[in-house]
Amino acid sequence: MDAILSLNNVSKKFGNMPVLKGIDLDINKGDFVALLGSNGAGKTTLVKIMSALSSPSEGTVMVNGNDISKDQGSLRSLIGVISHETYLYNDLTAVENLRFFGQMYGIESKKLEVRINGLLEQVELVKRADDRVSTFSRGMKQRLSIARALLHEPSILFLDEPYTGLDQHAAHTFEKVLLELDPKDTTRLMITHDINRTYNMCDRVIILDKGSIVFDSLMSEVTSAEELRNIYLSHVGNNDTF
Ligand SMILES: Nc1ncnc2c1ncn2[C@@H]1O[C@H](COP(=O)(O)OP(=O)(O)OP(=O)(O)O)[C@@H](O)[C@H]1O
Repeated sequence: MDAILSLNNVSKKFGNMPVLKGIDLDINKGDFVALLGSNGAGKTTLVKIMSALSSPSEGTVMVNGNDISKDQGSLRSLIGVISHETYLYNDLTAVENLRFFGQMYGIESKKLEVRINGLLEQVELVKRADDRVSTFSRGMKQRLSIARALLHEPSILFLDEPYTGLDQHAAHTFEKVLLELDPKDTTRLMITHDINRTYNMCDRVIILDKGSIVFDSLMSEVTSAEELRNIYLSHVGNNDTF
């Protein structure tokens, strides 16, 4: 078994409210997993727990066979997160932000400069490299946060609705970056409400409903985006995903 991420009986309560209920899940190395579910199903909470940004009320999360609660620091360096929260510093320029995060991850300085230049090119921000982030549009900030998340070449990349704020061109560019990541090196898990993208990009689909996994399948078992939409509707019973 080649599980890079393993959840055993993970539950989360906020006060008395159960948000995740006994989640058991193995994610294999190189998987590109889509996590679908309606608003409030618990997707972001699950991803925060898997990325060591939040602790479960019960259960364990293992990354590469190590308990995430015991060694958060070193395991975090294996993880990249792209979410609505950009984690960028407004008063620093694009390059200064990437340098800051690169140094935090202990990337050697020559390698870091090469990596920064390459990523700024990939997210098409070379011309704005020396501008402060406070002058960036939301889409530019999102593109820079993509570069930030990929800087240390994470083994697992969590994407929480990464297309939010991207125009069509930026979304296309991002899609290319995402699909060019070598599955040998990067396992990807993406929260999204976009059925077509899920069907076209991902190789496994998980549907979460009211804190439980209600569907989990290889995409090769699903014959079309239309079938996936029907599966989603039959489990979740509303149409907030398109
Ligand atoms: N810090 C918190 N304190 C209290 N309740 C919380 C907290 N974070 C999330 N919740 C609640 O947990 C439930 C699940 O939230 P979560 O953000 O995980 O859902 P989601 O599936 O990601 O939804 P969406 O698609 O809207 O982003 C919601 O009812 C939410 O209000």
